[in-house]
Formats: sequence, C-alpha cells, structure tokens
Amino acid sequence: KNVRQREVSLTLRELVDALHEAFKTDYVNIDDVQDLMASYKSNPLEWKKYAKFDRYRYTRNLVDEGNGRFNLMVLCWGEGHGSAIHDHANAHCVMKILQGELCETRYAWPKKHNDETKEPEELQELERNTIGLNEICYINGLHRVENPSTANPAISLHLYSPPFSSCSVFNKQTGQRTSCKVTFWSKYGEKRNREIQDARCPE
Ligand SMILES: O=C(O)CCSS
Ligand SMILES: [Fe+2]
Repeated sequence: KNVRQREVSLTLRELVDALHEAFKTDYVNIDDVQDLMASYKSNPLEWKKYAKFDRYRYTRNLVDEGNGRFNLMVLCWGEGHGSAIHDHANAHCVMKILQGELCETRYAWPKKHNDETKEPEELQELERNTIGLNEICYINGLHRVENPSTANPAISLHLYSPPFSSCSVFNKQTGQRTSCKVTFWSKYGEKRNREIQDARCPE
C-alpha cells in the first residue's frame, strides 16, 4: 500500500495527539490513520518504556486508550512467539513494526462461521507476508502473526478501533471458533509489581 509519507517524522507523542485528532468524531478516515501510523519513524527512546517481554508468549502493553475510540498498544514478541489465528472483533487493526520483523498469515473466514453445528472445515490460508521495520499492515479479518526469527525479538505498534477486550480464536484444522479475552501485560509503561519485585530482590 503506497501510503503518503510525511516529510517530517512525528514523535510518538505527536502520533498519539494526531490519532486523537483523527478520532475526534465518530467518523474516522482509516486511510489517514494508516498514513499517520506509516509516517511515525520508530524511535526506541520513545517506546522502550512500553517494551516488556515475557519469556513464554508475546505481551500486549497499552500506550493510549484514545478517548475511548481506539486502543494503541506495543506488542513484544520473543524469538518464535506467535499469536493464535484470530479475528479482531470486527474492528480496524493497523499494525506497525517498531523493531525486527513479523510474519503475517491471512486466512479465509470459514463458511457459516456462526453455525456451531457445522462440519469441521480446515481454514484456508490466503496469503503470507513479512512486515519489516517501520512498515504497516491493515487487517480486520482472520490472521496469525508470528516472530519468524529464532535470534531476534520483534516489537510492533497496534491500533485497534473500536477497542475490544475479547476476540475470537480459530482452530486451523477444524475452523472451530472460541472467544478469547485479551488483556494487557502493562499499561502506560508502568512497572508491573513483579518487575519492581525483581528490581528489589538482591543480586
Ligand atoms: O493480541 C492481539 O492484539 C493480536 C496481535 S496480532 S494483530
Ligand atoms: Fe491480529
């Protein structure tokens, strides 16, 4: 997608302010939002306070609750970490790579996905692409996102609108759909009590 690149890069603070502006009314131009996300040039000094990793799975770290109309969050993917196949609760999702790269695999919606009694049906893979530093991708369908690297972590910035606290995850083989609550590992860059605990415990 050839998004319009701004001449001057925004700081993360300016990006958040510009997103608040873009979401000021109920009508949002999602192309403008993508342009804003694309024009932010990743600066670790600005987002490192949100970049908290877990050894076993990717983390979701809330940056801003966007006057209720969007959530902006930093996701941290250790080597080989990946998401389940999931939808986005009918929300817009714009993902931007802040560090490393992520591989995205898109799937077709299973037929009659609301019919619980339907026959098991394997999800059909549509396309797979790798997103690199500062690149963005837009989705509001089904996909799986993974950190393909066995040596490097990956960090991404996600905007969801409208915000959601649960989404659906899908079994690849059967197409079966289950609801899944999504939570935050941290909010606004605060230290988690465990982190403070670690900081306090003697070397
Ligand atoms: O946990 C989530 O929000 C899905 C990450 S891939 S868009
Ligand atoms: Fe996703």
